[in-house]
Amino acid sequence: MHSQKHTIVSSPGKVLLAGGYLVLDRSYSGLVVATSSRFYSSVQPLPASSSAASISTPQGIISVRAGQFPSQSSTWIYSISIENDQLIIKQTNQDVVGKNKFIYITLFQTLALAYEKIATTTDKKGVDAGRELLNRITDDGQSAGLDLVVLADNDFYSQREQLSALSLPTKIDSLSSLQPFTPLPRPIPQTNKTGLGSSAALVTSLVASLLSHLDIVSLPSNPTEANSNESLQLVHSLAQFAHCLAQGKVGSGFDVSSAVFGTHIFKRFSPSILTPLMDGSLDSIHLSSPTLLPVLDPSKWDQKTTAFRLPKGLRLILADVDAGTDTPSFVGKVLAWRKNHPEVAQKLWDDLDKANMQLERLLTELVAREKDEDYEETVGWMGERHIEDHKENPTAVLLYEIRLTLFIIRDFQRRMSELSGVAIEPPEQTRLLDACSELEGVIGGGVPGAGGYDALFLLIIDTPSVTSRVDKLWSEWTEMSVCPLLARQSDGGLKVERLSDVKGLAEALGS
Ligand SMILES: Nc1ncnc2c1ncn2[C@@H]1O[C@H](COP(=O)(O)OP(=O)(O)OP(=O)(O)O)[C@@H](O)[C@H]1O
Ligand SMILES: C[C@@](O)(CCOP(=O)(O)O)CC(=O)O
Repeated sequence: MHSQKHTIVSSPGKVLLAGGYLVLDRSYSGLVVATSSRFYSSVQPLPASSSAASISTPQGIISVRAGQFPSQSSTWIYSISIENDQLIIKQTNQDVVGKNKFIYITLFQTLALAYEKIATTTDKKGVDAGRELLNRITDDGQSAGLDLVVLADNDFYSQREQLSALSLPTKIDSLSSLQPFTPLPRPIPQTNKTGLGSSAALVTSLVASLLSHLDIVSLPSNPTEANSNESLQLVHSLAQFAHCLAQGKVGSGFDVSSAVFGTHIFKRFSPSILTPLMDGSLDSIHLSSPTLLPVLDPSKWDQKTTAFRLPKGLRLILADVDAGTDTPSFVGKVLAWRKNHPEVAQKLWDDLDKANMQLERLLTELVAREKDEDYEETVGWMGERHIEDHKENPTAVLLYEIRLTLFIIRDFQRRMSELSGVAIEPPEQTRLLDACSELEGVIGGGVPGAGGYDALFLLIIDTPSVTSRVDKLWSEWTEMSVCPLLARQSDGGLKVERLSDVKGLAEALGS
């Protein structure tokens, strides 16, 4: 009998509300909010009769398909075999589909870590532990290997073309009428992303689903255990490592951190932790003493994730902006300017950090007000009013102060733009954000993460009339094309899913 084990893990997308650039430095923290839009990785046994399995006769096959993309150009097949004291992972169809660096590196490092875990926690050592890993991949020879499918919620990729093909306007209601995991016509490199962090959510959900399917970790079913859970911590350090390696640089890692832990106040890990691993071989895995575990052991990691969430009754709303201008990589330029102007930069970084932390404090104070008798009523009432005009009670005052702080953060970001010559909040975005901030029920907004022309966030009172005012302004905006995303804030991080609980997933997987 074939085992029908099916593991599905999802990871949320991210929005860095405050702390762009600052979070690259461990002296500063940022506010990262996870989104309701998620990235799913599904792992099942690969039937011996499948076409992927017939390609050659290695000891195991792992097939990874990007489910919503054209399958001929978006399925990467890898053979896994043991030769002497090495585990060899080779892509068998590179000449047809090319490489997917993020998938290959994640697979390679996850199998390397799985091997090390088996070799250190069971009685199997060396090549025997490698054989045990292969047995787990092939379900003791009953299957050809593993069949992985990755699927992202529609928000991760621009849906402009899909809406226009259906003659639908770029509005929130139109997005809800698109089928889940809408098929996209072109391969991934020719598809526009929206900035939710597809690669971090992909890598994180892949690492977690594979480690869980191979019985290397046991993921918590209760998300409240998340921060202290040893398995999640290990998924986190491995996903950070694989993501850095695939990106070719060590970023702050806030995207992977929120893909694992959800919304939080983020302080990065020391980049030097990963130095010993960054030049390792990506050809084969030596079936000998562990090299990853000593570095990825959660006790060696110093990132900090502090609990934080947005207050009830508020909604984070996002837009994908298309200004016809590519946002080039800003990080190098901003950091070079900081290095060349240490004194001015220090003051600006400290002032901006003060404003960022003030935003965190005010939002947390508003969370504490949720139990006030008049909280819900005040918040709802403010949805029909200009936030700056009302200071009737502590809740209204807090909303006003949050608005002021969002404006102060934007002022500092524009100063950063002017001084460094990098368009973090370009004038086109200033005009759009200012217009949105004039609407009743809009608290304020900003450019997330590194900024630029590509995206925008607003904090609004969560009522249908505020959302529809924003939706209308965006759809009528002419200076840039503004397309809403469906996502809202969500607290949760990595999640083990049941197939029947995720709308459209069974259909997208063809099960
Ligand atoms: N659905 C997918 N299936 C397989 N690989 C994917 C998928 N989505 C993204 N990727 C991988 O992630 C890479 C994009 O990563 P990159 O770091 O350039 O973008 P990103 O910063 O994650 O983008 P964004 O934040 O806009 O989503 C792709 O080239 C591909 O290798
Ligand atoms: C500029 C930076 O601080 C944030 C980049 O955020 P985003 O990818 O634009 O969402 C870089 C980083 O933290 O890795």
